[in-house]
Amino acid sequence: MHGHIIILNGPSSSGKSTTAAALQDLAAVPFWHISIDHLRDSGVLPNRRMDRGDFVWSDLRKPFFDGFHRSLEAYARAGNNLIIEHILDDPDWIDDLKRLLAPFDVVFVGLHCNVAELQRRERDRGDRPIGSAARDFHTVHEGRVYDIEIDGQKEAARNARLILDVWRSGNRTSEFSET
Ligand SMILES: Nc1ncnc2c1ncn2[C@@H]1O[C@H](COP(=O)(O)OP(=O)(O)OP(=O)(O)O)[C@@H](O)[C@H]1O
Repeated sequence: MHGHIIILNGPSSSGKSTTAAALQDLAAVPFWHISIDHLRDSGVLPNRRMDRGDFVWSDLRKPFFDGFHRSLEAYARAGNNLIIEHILDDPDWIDDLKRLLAPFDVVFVGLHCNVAELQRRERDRGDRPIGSAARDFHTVHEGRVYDIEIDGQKEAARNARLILDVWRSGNRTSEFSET
């Protein structure tokens, strides 16, 4: 079984990485877990130069995300199953992903969490800009049509089982299945 894709869309701190890890632990086939956090934290971007002000993120942002989205298609086309975590807060990104991932089976998952809990997690983690979770909360699910919506305050293994049930069922009702 190749090129299967699960997209987890939700605010910062809603539990995407935690859910992705639970999915990897439970799925019957191997899935990659892909996040832009991995690129950022691995030193792909010239962060030190950006911190010094030599380069401006707003100039790099569009080609960065274009390349990221195309890489997902390339990974899937090569036969890899992907769990993609994303914060789909730019209207162009959802269209890009629908176009690029049209050949593949996509399960689109909305991850919800109440705003007070998001803010608590953000404070506790201390590694995310304060306020980003609340900002995402108000925009990230706007207009989205999912295969399944889950509660990021419930146990991650339970949520992973619910997502895998949908994946195995083959029933697809999200906006990705309309293309
Ligand atoms: N189901 C859960 N119950 C309790 N705490 C959770 C749960 N899921 C995640 N958390 C906690 O919330 C914090 C954020 O989780 P996680 O990194 O999975 O979120 P994320 O959506 O991937 O965040 P980001 O988009 O900022 O990378 C972590 O400290 C994690 O331990």
